[in-house]
Amino acid sequence: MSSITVDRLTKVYPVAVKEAGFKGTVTHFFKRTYRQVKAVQDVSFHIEPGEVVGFLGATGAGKTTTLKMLTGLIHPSSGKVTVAGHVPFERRSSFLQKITLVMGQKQQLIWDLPAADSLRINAAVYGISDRTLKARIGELSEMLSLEGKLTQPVRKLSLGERMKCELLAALLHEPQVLFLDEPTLGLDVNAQVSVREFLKEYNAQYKATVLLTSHYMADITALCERVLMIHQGQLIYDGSLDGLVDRFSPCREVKVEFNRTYTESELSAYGYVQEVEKQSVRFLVQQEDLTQAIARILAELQVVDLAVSDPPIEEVIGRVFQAGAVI
Ligand SMILES: Nc1ncnc2c1ncn2[C@@H]1O[C@H](COP(=O)(O)OP(=O)(O)OP(=O)(O)O)[C@@H](O)[C@H]1O
Repeated sequence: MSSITVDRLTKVYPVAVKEAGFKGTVTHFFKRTYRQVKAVQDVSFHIEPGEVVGFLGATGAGKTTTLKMLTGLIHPSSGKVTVAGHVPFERRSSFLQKITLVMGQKQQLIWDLPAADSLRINAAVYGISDRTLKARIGELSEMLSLEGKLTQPVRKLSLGERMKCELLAALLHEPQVLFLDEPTLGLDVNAQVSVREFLKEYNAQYKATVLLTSHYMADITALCERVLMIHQGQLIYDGSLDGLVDRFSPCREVKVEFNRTYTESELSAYGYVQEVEKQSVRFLVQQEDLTQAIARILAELQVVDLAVSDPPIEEVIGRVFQAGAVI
């Protein structure tokens, strides 16, 4: 059975419209008019137990709204969702025991207390015994390298340490399904890497299902083989990370090392010149022109070395977000 099933999920927010000025305010007071914002439209997908899936989309694409419906924080306008065999918005305690939601920009730990105290409160909420709590804290704090940090007030921890404590708190009840909304937001590069490594290890050890949003592509490439991409509320891609490049980038990157320098106007006859560094040049070439472009570069220029690769995933996704992808 799938861990998450989403079938034609839709969320429409009614947003009150008010005209500017005094007249608008008075009219708004007596007679409100609304416009409908379609935040999520007819989205369907399945996620199997143990999968780690990246959830991508530009700002305002509908990621958080989807996560809120999957965790039962808001009702869908239409469509069906099941998570770990439950209908999320019924908010049964047996459902809440099986899931967790971590939002990078929100914290659940109490600022002035040591994390250990907040963990005890969480344990009481989830009905975790003292013995299990001790074992679970021991296990997770070792995986997160948090020994000695749980007894300090949270406000005295670094941002990275705080995020790791947040993860510990969110995983205390051993949830099967993890919804992670920007878990590395604002962290420095080292802290990002250690959160990423922890999530990888956690998934391998506990076989948890993970749906992850992140603006840092390194999180997605390190953790997710499969990605979902949402654009203006609609799912425009569901497949492998590699397939995403094939689908949305009609170009390949050709890196050539020459044994002399060429001017940009000489080079531009062979493809879009992305970067020139002394005798080394990066071209972007349309997939259908690739064979011919390579043949011409090899025949007409003085080449020492040539390599073809996919363009970096960050560039591809950035272009999709900017341009507005077409299915
Ligand atoms: N409570 C709300 N009332 C009205 N409109 C909303 C509400 N919440 C979100 N929206 C709108 O729904 C759309 C999707 O928002 P959502 O927060 O789901 O996007 P997102 O992909 O999570 O963006 P971000 O990456 O910036 O968090 C946006 O147009 C947003 O303005």
